[in-house]
Amino acid sequence: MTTEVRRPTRAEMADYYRALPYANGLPMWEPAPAAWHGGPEPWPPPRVPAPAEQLEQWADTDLADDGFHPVAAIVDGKVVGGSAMLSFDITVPGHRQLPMGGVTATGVIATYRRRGLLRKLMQAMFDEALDRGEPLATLSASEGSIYGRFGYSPATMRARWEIRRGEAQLRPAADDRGSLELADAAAARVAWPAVHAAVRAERIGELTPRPDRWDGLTDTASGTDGPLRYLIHRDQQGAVDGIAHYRLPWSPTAERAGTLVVEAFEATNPTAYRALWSLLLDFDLTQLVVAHSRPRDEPLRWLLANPRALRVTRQSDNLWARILDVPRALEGRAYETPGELTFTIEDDPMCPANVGTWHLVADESGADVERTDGQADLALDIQALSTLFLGGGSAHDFAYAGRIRPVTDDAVGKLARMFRTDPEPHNSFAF
Ligand SMILES: CC(=O)SCCNC(=O)CCNC(=O)[C@H](O)C(C)(C)COP(=O)(O)OP(=O)(O)OC[C@H]1O[C@@H](n2cnc3c(N)ncnc32)[C@H](O)[C@@H]1OP(=O)(O)O
Repeated sequence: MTTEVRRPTRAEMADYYRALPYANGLPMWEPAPAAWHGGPEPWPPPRVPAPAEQLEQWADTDLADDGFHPVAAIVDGKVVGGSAMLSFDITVPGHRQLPMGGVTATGVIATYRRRGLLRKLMQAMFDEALDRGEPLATLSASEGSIYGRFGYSPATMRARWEIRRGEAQLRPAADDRGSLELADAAAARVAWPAVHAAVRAERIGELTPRPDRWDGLTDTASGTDGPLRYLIHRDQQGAVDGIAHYRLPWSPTAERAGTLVVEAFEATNPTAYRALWSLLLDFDLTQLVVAHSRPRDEPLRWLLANPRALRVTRQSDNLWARILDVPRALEGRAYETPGELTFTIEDDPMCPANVGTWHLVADESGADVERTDGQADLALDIQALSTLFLGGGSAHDFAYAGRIRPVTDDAVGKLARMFRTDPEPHNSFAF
């Protein structure tokens, strides 16, 4: 039996897609409690396999994209697994842009699983990312038990929350001199990229969008969910500074009838943020607003006269991060609290250059990271460092879990103060 792991040829692309759950109509995610799905139905609509013409069209589009890096597992000449990295920039502390490889659709067909093919695919993608100069890998995990072994760890979180319309009074604020506008998909496709570009410059964890990120927005209804609807906010000068898209799905039960589901929401400033939520929370003939994939530290809570009215119904990990190159990643961000720290990474078989003791000297302008033979302040695993890297997570919690082992006094406190960011990192879309 021969096993190859390499970039698929154009002729192999249809079989490459067929190895991936999303092209096969197979589940792509662990069974999500109904609470994750925004709408009143327990599940999104069923999936179906993509037709052959669709696979060919994807192949043409994907292979024309310099930022798409597919890798296939080929056993005895047959494509049985695949994955791909997408080159993005991610906003890191200090509001800098760091190149990263985002792992997207991944699958090994059922009869070839548990024989190490994903590990080989992942290793190949790590090596290629390092060659491209991407010191960080990220992904969204279909199951929480798979990716820790490859060095990934949750780095951003997301929350789903609900607010009953009757409880949604906002605290008083100055009049908004801007304006709100109901928009169609064509307008939304223009507005989103501009708003997102401004938002991601400020929000740690946000990503550069792929070119097709907004192309698929339509005005067409989807099943009982109804069409996506778009709401735009403009500032006093008429420039778009916020946008939401939402649905008003039909519900089979009286309890969930009148639900407004906010599928996406971005605003570049507090005025636009408040104005958009004001309308969405007081939409005639609705009784409940549901938003999902929102930051845990949603400012809306502090706009409400009754902060408890915003009820988080689920929270979960969102983006998982994996530092591939410790010095380049840590030198790629800034540190609000200046400091020096010496730390040891004891074990990293997939990225062995990370192993060793590192001396970090950091401040608001950046950092220097060098190998040292000196005494470490602490030892930690690559997963813990990958979570803390974007400024989320708690160094104290990792220490409590035995994942950070302090050697010197206050080492964990120093690590926490140097790495943490406020607000916590968040990414508004997956890939
Ligand atoms: C980023 C994303 O795209 S998330 C989507 C991932 N895709 C899916 O979930 C689709 C359905 N699942 C699959 O296609 C496959 O099971 C994959 C891709 C998840 C794993 O592929 P495999 O080739 O079986 O993985 P591989 O044999 O390399 O396993 C590597 C290790 O992970 C473990 N592992 C793999 N899948 C799972 C799983 N679902 N649950 C728990 N452990 C797992 C293996 O036991 C193995 O452990 P070891 O290192 O201790 O030996």
